[in-house]
Amino acid sequence: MNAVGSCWQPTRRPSSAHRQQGGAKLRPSAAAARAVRPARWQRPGWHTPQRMVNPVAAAAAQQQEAPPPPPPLPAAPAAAAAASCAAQDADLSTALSLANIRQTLIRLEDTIIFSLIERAQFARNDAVYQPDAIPVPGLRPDGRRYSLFEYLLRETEQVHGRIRRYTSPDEYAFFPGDLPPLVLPPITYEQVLAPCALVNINASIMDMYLEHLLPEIAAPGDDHNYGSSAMNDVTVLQALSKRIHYGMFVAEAKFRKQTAEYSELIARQDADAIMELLTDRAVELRVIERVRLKAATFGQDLEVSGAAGGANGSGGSYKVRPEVVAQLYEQWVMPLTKEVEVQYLLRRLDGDGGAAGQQAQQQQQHGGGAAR
Ligand SMILES: C=C(O[C@@H]1C=C(C(=O)O)C=C[C@H]1O)C(=O)O
Repeated sequence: MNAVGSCWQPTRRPSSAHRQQGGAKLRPSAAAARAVRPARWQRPGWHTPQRMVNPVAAAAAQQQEAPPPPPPLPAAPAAAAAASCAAQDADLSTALSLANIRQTLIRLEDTIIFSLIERAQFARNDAVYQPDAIPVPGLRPDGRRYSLFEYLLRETEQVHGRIRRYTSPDEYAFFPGDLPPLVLPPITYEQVLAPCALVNINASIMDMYLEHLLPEIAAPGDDHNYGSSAMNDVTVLQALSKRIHYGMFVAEAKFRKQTAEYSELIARQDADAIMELLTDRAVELRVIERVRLKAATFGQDLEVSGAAGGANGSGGSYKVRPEVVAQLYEQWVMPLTKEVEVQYLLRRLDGDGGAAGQQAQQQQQHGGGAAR
């Protein structure tokens, strides 16, 4: 049985994260945490693995903005367990509602667009991406030097990995094989995704960014702002990676809604038909128009343009042209998200769908190879 639908039970056994080498986690809202954990399990300690609600559940609960319920009165153990199961089932079903997942994707649009605007203030600075142009400590396993950009991305993952970032099921490292040991006690997440949540397409995201997106958003030339450029590259890439890998949660929600249809296509391993079934062109068109409008709104240089330019990018002066953002979504972000969805769904019926899923995912994230 797929553990997604089963009740979470508190446990004191060491979590799978003990076996991993890395990992920051979005903080679940207090309301979300209350919804899934009895109060006595809420205090983290070094010797008690922390149980946390999946970030998707936390985001869904935050979006609902309901005032936190009063703490429950003590109940008989069986009744308390049943109430806890019911609360968790409700929480997971809210978390896996497509509407809630799409709200998270919409929020991530803001993060992506703002990060692009930040990077766009600096020149392209090609030296940042050339392995020997700026000497940085350390060598890749193949003996070549890291570029400054690779160095900063990897070092950022080292720090964030120590505080559990990559144990979270919605965070994927670009250098998953190099993640360090945790300095925070490990967390065991609720099982939302199936064991096939092993998809990591960060290598493709990095290629897309360096080859297509960066040349569009940064002016050619060298302004010597190497550190700032690389810092902003890291922010853009992390935001894109999170958005695109969210495709696994989208896929899980869609699978649950149309289990019979997807199961048949999965049995045939028909990737094209799965792609067709999961594609919602009306939603895609709305996404493209919305990001175009957001880029026009967030990125308009009011001092230069004076009166507002058109949202199609033809009018005023923009820090990042709205058309570039629209194209980014149409040509890259949505196709890569759907690629993640298809890859996940093709393997959705493998294994038992239970605890092994996230363990496997976390082990892969902390035991695989560098993205490039
Ligand atoms: C993410 C979804 O799946 C697909 C991918 C989309 C996207 O990446 O924004 C939008 C619509 C679908 O074609 C969804 O249905 O919301």
